[in-house]
Amino acid sequence: MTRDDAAPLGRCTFLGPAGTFTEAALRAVPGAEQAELIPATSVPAALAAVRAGEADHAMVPIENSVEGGVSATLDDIASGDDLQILREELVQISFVLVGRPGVELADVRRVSTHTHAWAQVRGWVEANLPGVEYTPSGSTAAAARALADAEPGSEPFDAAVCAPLVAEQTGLPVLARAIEDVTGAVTRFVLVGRPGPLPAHTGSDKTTLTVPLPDDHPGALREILDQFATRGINLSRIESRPTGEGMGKYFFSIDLEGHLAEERVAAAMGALHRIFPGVRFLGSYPRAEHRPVAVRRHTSDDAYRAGRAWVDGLLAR
Ligand SMILES: O=C(O)C(=O)Cc1ccccc1
Repeated sequence: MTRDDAAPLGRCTFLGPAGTFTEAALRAVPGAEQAELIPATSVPAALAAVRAGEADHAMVPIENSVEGGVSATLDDIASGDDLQILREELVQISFVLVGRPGVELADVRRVSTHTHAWAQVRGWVEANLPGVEYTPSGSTAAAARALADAEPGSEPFDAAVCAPLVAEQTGLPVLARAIEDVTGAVTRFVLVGRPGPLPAHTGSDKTTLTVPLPDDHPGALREILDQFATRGINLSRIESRPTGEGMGKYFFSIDLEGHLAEERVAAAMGALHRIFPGVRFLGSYPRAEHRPVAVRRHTSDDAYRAGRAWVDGLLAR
């Protein structure tokens, strides 16, 4: 069974509050206008709401073209009750610096924003605000709203790094625009639900999985990679993350090009499960770029079926 593309989003939670890049990603999903949007204060809180059935879906950031994987998301979806990625969205990221009313750029001593935003403006900050004090916040919009909602004179910091939209929504003065160190940076967001039917195979799909590394398995990484290499499967992301269960305990978080409904992907997943029973399937879903996945002739579905038919014929002699 495949998931109905027009299935309603229902109650949809996201890394909030209003005005985050995550909200922009969610609003890009068809049907978002009909959904009930529920802001969450963190990625784990958003995913917990889906696991508990308080929300039907969650939109969360997963990967950044400058900073790499978003650990809060990669780690949370890798443990606890299974979740399933249904779709991805790419959002172009540009940051502004907003200040508390009356502050000038030259007076800014304390800045707050999300850690991923901070990492993307460090060069600009060093050049323009050397020695500034940084306070991490739950999201870019949370930092700006803390500034906007504070009693005048008792703001927790002088400025926040956020999306241009939040500057408009809060009316906070913009002290600098386009302060990102890398222009054209993109963040990838994923729409997550509870396990269910997979989105239909489109020919331009991605599959996400995690594989915990057993302690007593020399060559484990090589064996994981072999499963993909021999079946002509391209990986678009592979990261090792600590499991949190002790020094040296790691899992791999992997995105591969292809859909579980394709023979070569199903065969690779089945083989991984034989070798590493802790492998976790986190979803097959259409790629945001819609670039078709290149499949070499000998690893196509037709080639797999022909190979099996040949063996079946031998056995039936
Ligand atoms: O804080 C936000 O607005 C988010 O949605 C997370 C984030 C932060 C920085 C870049 C991309 C996403």
